Order: sequence, then structure tokens, then C-alpha cells
Amino acid sequence: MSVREVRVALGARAYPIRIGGGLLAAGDWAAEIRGRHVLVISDANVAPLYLARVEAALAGHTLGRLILPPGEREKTLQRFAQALEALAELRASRDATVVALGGGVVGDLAGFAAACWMRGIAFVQLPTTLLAMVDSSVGGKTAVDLPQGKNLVGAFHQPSAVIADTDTLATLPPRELRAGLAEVVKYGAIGDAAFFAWLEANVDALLSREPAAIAHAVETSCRHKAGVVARDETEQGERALLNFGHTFGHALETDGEYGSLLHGEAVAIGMLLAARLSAALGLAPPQDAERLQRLLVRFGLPAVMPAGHDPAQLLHLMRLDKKSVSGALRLILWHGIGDARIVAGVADDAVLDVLSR
Ligand SMILES: NC(=O)c1ccc[n+]([C@@H]2O[C@H](COP(=O)([O-])OP(=O)(O)OC[C@H]3O[C@@H](n4cnc5c(N)ncnc54)[C@H](O)[C@@H]3O)[C@@H](O)[C@H]2O)c1
Ligand SMILES: O=C(O)C(=O)C[C@@H](O)[C@H](O)[C@H](O)COP(=O)(O)O
Ligand SMILES: [Zn+2]
Repeated sequence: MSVREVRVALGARAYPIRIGGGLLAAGDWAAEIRGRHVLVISDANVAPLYLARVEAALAGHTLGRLILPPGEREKTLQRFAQALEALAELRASRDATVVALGGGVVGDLAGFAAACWMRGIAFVQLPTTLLAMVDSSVGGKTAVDLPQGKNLVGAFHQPSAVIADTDTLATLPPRELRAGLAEVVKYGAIGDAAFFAWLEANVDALLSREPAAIAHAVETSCRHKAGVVARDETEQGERALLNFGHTFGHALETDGEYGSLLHGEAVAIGMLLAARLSAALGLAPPQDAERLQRLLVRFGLPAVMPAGHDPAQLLHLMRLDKKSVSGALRLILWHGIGDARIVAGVADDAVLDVLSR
């Protein structure tokens, strides 16, 4: 399969996103790493599958490795401190590189360690989940969670390259593939009605991981994200649209102590809540929320709030969202498929109403 390339146009910090099969072992990405020290951060599911080919590509460098237990519950300040200690052990100098091999948890944490070590060193993203390929590896949002909220401690720090070896998706558990599809749907929902329709026509191809369909979904998603990031790197405006479904979704993840819903699943539910709230406020036709629900359900994603969440507690958690201004919510709602907007001043009662339904 040919290699597709998308560029994130950030002037002197521009970088490529390469998408294709066999890229990890091919090793061209490793040849571009200049300094001597490289710390590879991965997790205990991914490392046995892909670390050997990554380390082989990095032969000649002085290598360290940090293998974390998998899952969102490990995206913590404690694990972040471990990453910094691993860099110290390696005696990494300012020309060192951190390589993130794994999903969004590893990528967010490794990127944050790279942002902080000696006030910022290079890092390369080697995403191995669909979600990381289409979203988390691109754009330089790095962070860890607190018990009080998602991604509350972090930095904007762009990678120097993103290498999405789509062959790695062969080993991804089906639930994780579906979670990644939620973020793919997001790009159609917020700004590309034609892509949304393409997704509706290609559900089976995507769920069965047909290489051409996966490559098209990854490339289209990355083109959207790269464009938004190039225009608004630090979320002063338009970038907030990438947060569609996230104010609700992050509250659900936090309330579930990061152990019940996957990020993509929480985002799926959150997008539906945002679509229903938009309809309730008269901003969008209710049929569009129903169409979104049908697509998410066909992708095997949850479409209802799990039991046991108190709406008032969710609203409390939502207020700590990074888009809030002086404690007041700003939500990403839509006028319909392909047309998301930033909306402030929504009444608490309207939010509580959709959370209670
Ligand atoms: N920085 C951003 O812009 C951004 C964007 C979206 C999501 N995120 C963050 O990303 C995280 C979610 O990322 P995720 O969905 O990739 O989850 P994840 O990193 O937890 O990976 C999912 C699971 O799949 C396993 N895995 C990964 N690749 C595999 C492979 N190829 N084969 C077999 N198993 C594999 C992992 O070990 C893990 O158990 C969340 O913390 C979310 O907040 C960040
Ligand atoms: O890149 C962005 O900007 C996004 O909002 C992408 C989201 O999918 C992602 O989950 C991100 O980590 C959320 O950011 P946050 O600022 O709400 O923590
Ligand atoms: Zn997300």
C-alpha cells in the first residue's frame, strides 16, 4: 500500500503525518532523529507486539524504554514523573527524543514528558490505535488526568513527526477500533457532511478494517485536524470545535473514575447529548441527532448514558472543562450535521434536562 502524507503547517515547526502499512519497520522516521538519546514510551499490550521493530529501527542510538501498564487510569502525574525519571536515568540531553509507541494514553503522557524535560525536547508519535492515528497523535495537546478532571495538567507541544503504521491496527481489539471510529465520526459531524455520508456508506468496510477504507478515514481525519491546528494551534477559537461531545464525555469519564467508558465511547455519548441539546434549544433539526445516533449505533458505539451518573454531579464536573470562562460553560453544539458552533450562555436547566433523559 502506498504511503499517504498530510502536513501540519506550523512554519518552522511543521511536521509530516505519514499513513501506510509497514512504516514502523521501514525505519525512515528513525533516520530523521538527530540526537543520541532516545526514550521509547509504550504500554504492556503494545510493547510485546511492536517494540522490537521500533528499537531495531533506532539501532545506533542510546536507548531507554518505559513500559506502562495499559489504560486511562495510568495517565497520571505519578506515571508522568516516572517518565521524567526514565529520561534522567538515560542521562538524556536537550537533543534527546521521546518516542511514543501506543494509543492516546501513551502519546499524551509521553508528549507531556517531552514538553517538560529540560523545558522541551523533541518527540515522535508512533500511534497504534485508530483513535491515536486520527486524533491524539496530531496537534500537540499533551496531558495527564487528575481525579477531578481529564487532561487538567498539560502543555501544547507539537511532535516532530507522526508515523501511523496502519498494519498495527490488525491487533487492535474490536472495542478499541469502535472507540476510534467515534472521533472519526466527529470530523464529519462538526464540519464535513460529505464525509459523514461516506462513513454511513462504509460502516461495514471500516468495521472489517478494509485497508483502503481505513486509510481514507485516517487521511481525511488527519487533513481536517491538521488544518484546524495550523489555523488555531492553541485553541483561541476554531480548535474548540474538535471538542464536540467532549464536555459531556470528559465528565462521564471522570465520574466513572476513568474505568467504565473508553474515551471514544464517552465522546460518542457526549456528541449525542450535544446534538439533542442543540435540538432542544431549537438550533438544529432533531432528525440530525437521530441520524448521528443511527451511525454511532451501527459502529457499535453506546448511544445511551450508562446508569448511575447523577446529572447534577456531571454538570459540576463539566464546569471544570477547559473551555469554561470564569466558571461558565461554553459548549460545542451544532446547527446540524457538518455545522458545529461554540455556544455560551446555555441555561443549566437545559443541560440538566438532556443529562436526565
Ligand atoms: N491529545 C489529543 O489531541 C487527544 C485526542 C483524542 C484523545 N486523546 C486521549 O487519548 C486517550 C485515548 O487513546 P486510545 O483510545 O488510543 O486509548 P489507549 O491509549 O488506552 O489504547 C487503547 C488500548 O489498546 C491497546 N492497544 C493500543 N494499540 C494496540 C494495538 N495496535 N494492538 C493491540 N492493542 C493495542 C492499549 O494497550 C490500550 O489497552 C485518552 O486519554 C484521550 O483523552 C487525546
Ligand atoms: O485536539 C483537540 O483540540 C481536541 O479537542 C481533540 C479531542 O479529541 C481530545 O480528546 C483532546 O484531548 C481534548 O482536549 P481537552 O482540551 O478538552 O482536554
Ligand atoms: Zn477526544
